[in-house]
Amino acid sequence: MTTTPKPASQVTPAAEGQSADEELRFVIPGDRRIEAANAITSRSMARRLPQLIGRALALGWQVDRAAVIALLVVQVLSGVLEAFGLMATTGVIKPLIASQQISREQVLEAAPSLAVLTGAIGLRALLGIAATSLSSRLAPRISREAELELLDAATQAELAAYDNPGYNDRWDAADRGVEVSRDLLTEVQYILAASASLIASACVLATVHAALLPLLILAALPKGLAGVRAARINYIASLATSKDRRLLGMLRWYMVDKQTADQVRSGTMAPFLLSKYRKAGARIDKTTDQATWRAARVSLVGGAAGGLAHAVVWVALALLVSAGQITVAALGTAFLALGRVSAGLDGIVGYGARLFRTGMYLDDWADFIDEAGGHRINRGPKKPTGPVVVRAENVTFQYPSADHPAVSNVSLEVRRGEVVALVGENGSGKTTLSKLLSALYLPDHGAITWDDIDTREVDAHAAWQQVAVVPQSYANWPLSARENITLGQPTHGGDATVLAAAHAAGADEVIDQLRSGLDTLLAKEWWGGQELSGGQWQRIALARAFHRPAGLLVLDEPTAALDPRAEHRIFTGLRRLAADRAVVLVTHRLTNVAIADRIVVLNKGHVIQDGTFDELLAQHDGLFRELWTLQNERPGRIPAPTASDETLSPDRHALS
Ligand SMILES: Nc1ncnc2c1ncn2[C@@H]1O[C@H](COP(=O)(O)OP(=O)(O)OP(=O)(O)O)[C@@H](O)[C@H]1O
Repeated sequence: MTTTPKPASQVTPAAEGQSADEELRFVIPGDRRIEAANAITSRSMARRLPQLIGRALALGWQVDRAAVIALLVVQVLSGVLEAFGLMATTGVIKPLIASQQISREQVLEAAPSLAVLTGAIGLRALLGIAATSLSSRLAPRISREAELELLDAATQAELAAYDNPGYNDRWDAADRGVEVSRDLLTEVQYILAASASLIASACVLATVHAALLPLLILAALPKGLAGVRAARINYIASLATSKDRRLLGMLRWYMVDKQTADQVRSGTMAPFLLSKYRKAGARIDKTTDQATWRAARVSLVGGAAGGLAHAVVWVALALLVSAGQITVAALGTAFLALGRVSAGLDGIVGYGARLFRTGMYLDDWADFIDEAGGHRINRGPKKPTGPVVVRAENVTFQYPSADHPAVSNVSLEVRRGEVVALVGENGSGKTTLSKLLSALYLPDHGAITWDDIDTREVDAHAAWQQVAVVPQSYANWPLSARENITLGQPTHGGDATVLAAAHAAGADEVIDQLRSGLDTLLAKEWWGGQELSGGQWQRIALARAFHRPAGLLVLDEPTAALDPRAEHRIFTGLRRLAADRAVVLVTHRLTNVAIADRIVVLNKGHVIQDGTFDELLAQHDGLFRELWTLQNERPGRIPAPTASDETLSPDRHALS
């Protein structure tokens, strides 16, 4: 039986035997928060809260001890005043209800208690303001301290840390921890205030009648339990939607950022991206609605049970009054105390749930600091000078997430005064090897040595001062043109040295066009800066490397964005720069490697060829020759020259 093939537009992926496109979603490897959230119970919250309060106070202690002490004193005082106020209530009510009509004497009798009550209320209000001010003073400081600790851990970690699966995501989560750390103390402060109020009211109730306290706990329990449950439902929902919320943020960025704005338009992508946005938004709404409904049901049941339990307390109170166990005045006090206890409990549960959530994010922060701390740069004490010989000895390096080494058993040498070019197809290991040579990575096996010193034993920061790198993707620092070249490092020779480096890189022409020369801020226009083109930025990046008094110069595709004139200038000047530097050049433009003293050809992490330009070109079955031919043989182009052709390497002959 034959079937008519479907037009391509009607072929479903399944019919084609393909899977559907992978859905874009934010993945947090090893995310344990959902699991942890499911484990939230009233008991686990009760256990965790004191730890978190302790943690907040400890962080506060680090930044401002006096403010922490003052905050605690204020809260204790506030609680004591609350108790006094409630006790005074009995003193006020008692004389006033002694008879049908209130006499002057009765008012006078109530006056001292009234004064205490008024004073307590006023003072508590003042203490409340003091507590809020203290926590407002502490909160940003705590957050900054947390951020500084995080930045310190992140910037002091080995570069290799970034290659661990999920490192960046854990950084994001930790960053969120810093964000919420600002709320930490406010939440703790509210919990302390609610606890002080609750304890004071409970003590007063206990003095009214011993039986009231257990009754109160009974009354408070249903609402408290329902509160914890509702908080858990909301927290789980917020975690479940967090990935989609991240997705929304990312889509928003892609839709409106200047970098992508032209492509969103030319690719007519806005409706497509908006539909993705709506889809993720609808998922969030669905989860949130379900959670809101469930939390409302739980709160309703809790509220009803709490109402019943309160009725039991009121019946008990009525029985106590009728049995003469407590006075009607004390009943008034009990009434107020019950209200305070209920409010206190609400505060503890509500802010407790928020503090619990903050605590989870803080765990991410603490975990990241531990993880980055585990990668802290700590190699050795030796402080190298600019290397004369940089050597790779049987070096193997594998990225943690990869299933095969990026660089495998590589040996090579580059000496001061030499240019060594690394050549090979995409993914062959050139960039990785250049990072190993410049001591940014340490090999898994074998050794990189600088003048016979293993890079594992050198002080990394001192070593990097001897390296100048132009990476494939270089930073466009939002700094002045001068700082973009000096990178804030001390310069000998002042602007003359800066301009000399700029001249060597062709960046002098860029600087000449800037509104204030070297002083011009090179940032986005909304930061008050002047913007450069891609090639102009690359010239600045080259000037940066040429300006650095480094013994090892690593250039990774240094002219990819340059026009032919600028590129020519770089390569004609490179030999002069190499006179007192060891130069490693990574490039796909094989015409440019003609200036190198030696060319090392990599394939799947292995060195497969090593020699001069002419030697490699003469190897007819070698990869270098094949790549050279492919690069030079294009339809309509002049045929590739042969190895013996004098015009083969014009730069080489011109430069040598
Ligand atoms: N951070 C990383 N984590 C995991 N694997 C990586 C990482 N960086 C590179 N790799 C892998 O290591 C191998 C070598 O990459 P490298 O960037 O060194 O190649 P390259 O020769 O410089 O490539 P290109 O010519 O495309 O710049 C590739 O297979 C690449 O997928």
